[in-house]
Amino acid sequence: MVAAVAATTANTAADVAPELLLGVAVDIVVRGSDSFASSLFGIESRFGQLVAVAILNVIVWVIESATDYVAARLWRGLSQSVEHDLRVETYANVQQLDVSWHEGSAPGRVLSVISEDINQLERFLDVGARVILHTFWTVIFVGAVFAATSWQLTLLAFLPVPIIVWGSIRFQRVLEPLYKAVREAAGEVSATVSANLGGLTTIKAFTAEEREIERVRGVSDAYREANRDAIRRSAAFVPLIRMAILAGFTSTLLLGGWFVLEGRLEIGLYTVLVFMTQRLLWPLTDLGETLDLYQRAMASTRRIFALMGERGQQQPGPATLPGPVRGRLELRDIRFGYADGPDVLRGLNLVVPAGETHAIVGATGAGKSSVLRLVLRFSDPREGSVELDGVDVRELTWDSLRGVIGYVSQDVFLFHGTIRDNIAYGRPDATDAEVHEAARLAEAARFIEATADGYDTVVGERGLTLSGGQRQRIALARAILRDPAVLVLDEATSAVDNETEAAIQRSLARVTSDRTALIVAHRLSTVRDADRIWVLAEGRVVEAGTHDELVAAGGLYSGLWAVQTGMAQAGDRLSD
Ligand SMILES: Nc1ncnc2c1ncn2[C@@H]1O[C@H](COP(=O)(O)OP(=O)(O)OP(=O)(O)O)[C@@H](O)[C@H]1O
Repeated sequence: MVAAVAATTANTAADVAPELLLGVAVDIVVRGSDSFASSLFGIESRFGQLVAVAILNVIVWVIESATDYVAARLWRGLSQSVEHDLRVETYANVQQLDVSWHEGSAPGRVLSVISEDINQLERFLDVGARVILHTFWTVIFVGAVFAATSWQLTLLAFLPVPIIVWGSIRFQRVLEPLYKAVREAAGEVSATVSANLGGLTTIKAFTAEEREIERVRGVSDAYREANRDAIRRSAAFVPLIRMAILAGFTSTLLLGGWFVLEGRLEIGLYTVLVFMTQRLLWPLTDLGETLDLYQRAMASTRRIFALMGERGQQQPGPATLPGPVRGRLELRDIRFGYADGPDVLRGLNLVVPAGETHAIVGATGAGKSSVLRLVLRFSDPREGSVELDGVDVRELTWDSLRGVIGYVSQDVFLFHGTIRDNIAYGRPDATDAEVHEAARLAEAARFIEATADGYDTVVGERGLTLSGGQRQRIALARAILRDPAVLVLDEATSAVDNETEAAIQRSLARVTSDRTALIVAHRLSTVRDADRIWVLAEGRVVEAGTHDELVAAGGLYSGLWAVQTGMAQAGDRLSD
C-alpha cells in the first residue's frame, strides 16, 4: 500500500511536469536570454535552452511511464490480494456457520457475495483508489504552482473545487441506497438461477421451462431496473461537474490574459496556468465515475462484512472425552423444533448403551432424522440434553464429538473426485488397502470394481452418476473408514431390491458388531436384529424393545411390521 501510494505520487508529479516545461519553452521563445531556462541551465543560445528543456521532457516522460507501470502493478497486486484474502475469510466464516443458518439462506445469495461483491470491491481498489489519489495529488501540485504565481488566479481556478466536493458528497448520499438495492437485486438473480440449476430435472419433468425463464426474466428485470435508477442519477453528475469546470477555466483564461496584457504576468506562466487549469479540473470529472465505483464497492463491502460478521449460534465446547470413546448415547427429556416452528420432538428420552445397535422407526415426519441431527449437534434442543459417554455434547469440541461419529445422511453428497477420494474423505491418508476393505465392508466393492476405472472412476459433479443405493454404500464405506466409535445412519429409502436389501443387512451386521450404532430405518427388516428398536410418534417414544417383543406387544410397531411384510408378500406375488 505504501509503495503503491508512493508510485502514484511520483507518477502524478511527473504527469504535471510537462505543462511546466511547456511554459518554460514558451518563455524561452518569447524572452530569449532573459528566460527562466537561461538562468536555470546557464545556457545562452535559445536553441540550446530548448534542447535542454526537450531532454528534461524526455526524462520526465520516462519517469512518468515507469511510475505508471509500477503503480499499476502495485495497485493491481494489492487489490488482488485483498480480494483473495476476503474471499477465503468470507468462505471460512460461512463454512463455520450452523447447519440451520445455511438451511435458512439461499446458497446463490451467499455465492453472489463471495464472487460478485468481492469482485466489485476489487474493481474499486484496482482503478478507483488510484484515480482518487492521482486527483488528490494533482490538486496539491497544481495548487502549489498557482499559489506561487498569483492569489487571484489561485482563487479563480480553485473556485469549482468546493462545488465539486459538495456535489460529490450529495451524490454519494443519493446513490448509496440505490446501489444497495442494485446489490440485493443481483443477489436475487444468483439465488434464483442457482436454485433453478439445482432443480433442473424437476423443471424439465414438469415442462416448466417457460415459467422458469419468466421467473429469471423477472428477477433480472428487477436488477436492470435497480441499475437503471442508479445510472440515471449517477450520469447527471459528470455534466454538472463540467459546468463548474467551465466556470473555473473561463475565469482563468480571461483574468490571466488580462494580467498578461497589463504586464503583470509572464506569457510563459500564463500558458502554464491555462493548461494547469485543465490539468486540475479534468481529472475531477473522473471523480464522478470513481465515486460511482466507490458507491458500488461500498454497497458490496457492506454485504461482505455482514456475511463475515455472521456468527453461528452453536459454538463448540472446550471439553474432550477422556480415554477411548465408548460411544454411549443418551437423549434426555428432549424438546426440539426448527427455527420458530412448533416442537418436533416433545419430551423424548432414548439411551443407546455403548456397543449396542439401536434403531429408530416411525411414520414419515415423526422426527427420526431430527434425533440424529441432535446427536451430531447440527442443532441444539430447546430443552433437555444429548450426552455422549455421559458428557453433554454442548461441552465437547467439534473434533471430540463429530470426530468420533461416522455419519451417513439420507441424501448422500459425493464430492467431485474419484470414488477413492470420496471414500477416504474423512481420512485422506488412508492406504488403498484400507479403502478397499471399507468398500468391501460396506458391500460397495463389487459395483465399484465393475465401473470403468474402478476406484479411480470420477463421481460427483461432472462425474459418473451413481444410483441412490450405490451412493449410500459409498457413504457407508466413507463412515467405516473413519473407524468411528459411533455410527449414525439415516436410511435413505424403503424401496430397494431384495439383493441390495440383503447386502445392506450383511454390511450392517459386520460394521455394527464392534461399535455403537443408531440407525433410522424405513425398512423394518433391516433392523430386525437390532438390540433395541425405538418407535417414534408425534415427537415421543411410544414403544421400545426388541423386534420380537414389539411384534408380540401388538402395538404401533406390529402394525407397521404387518403392513411391510404384507407389502413384501404382495410384491413377491407380483414378481412371480
Ligand atoms: N431443516 C428443517 N427445517 C424445518 N423443519 C424441518 C427440518 N427438517 C425437518 N423438519 C420438520 O421436522 C419434522 C420431523 O422431520 P424429520 O426429518 O425428523 O422426520 P423423519 O421422521 O426423519 O421423516 P422421514 O421418515 O420422512 O425421513 C417434520 O415435520 C419436518 O417438516
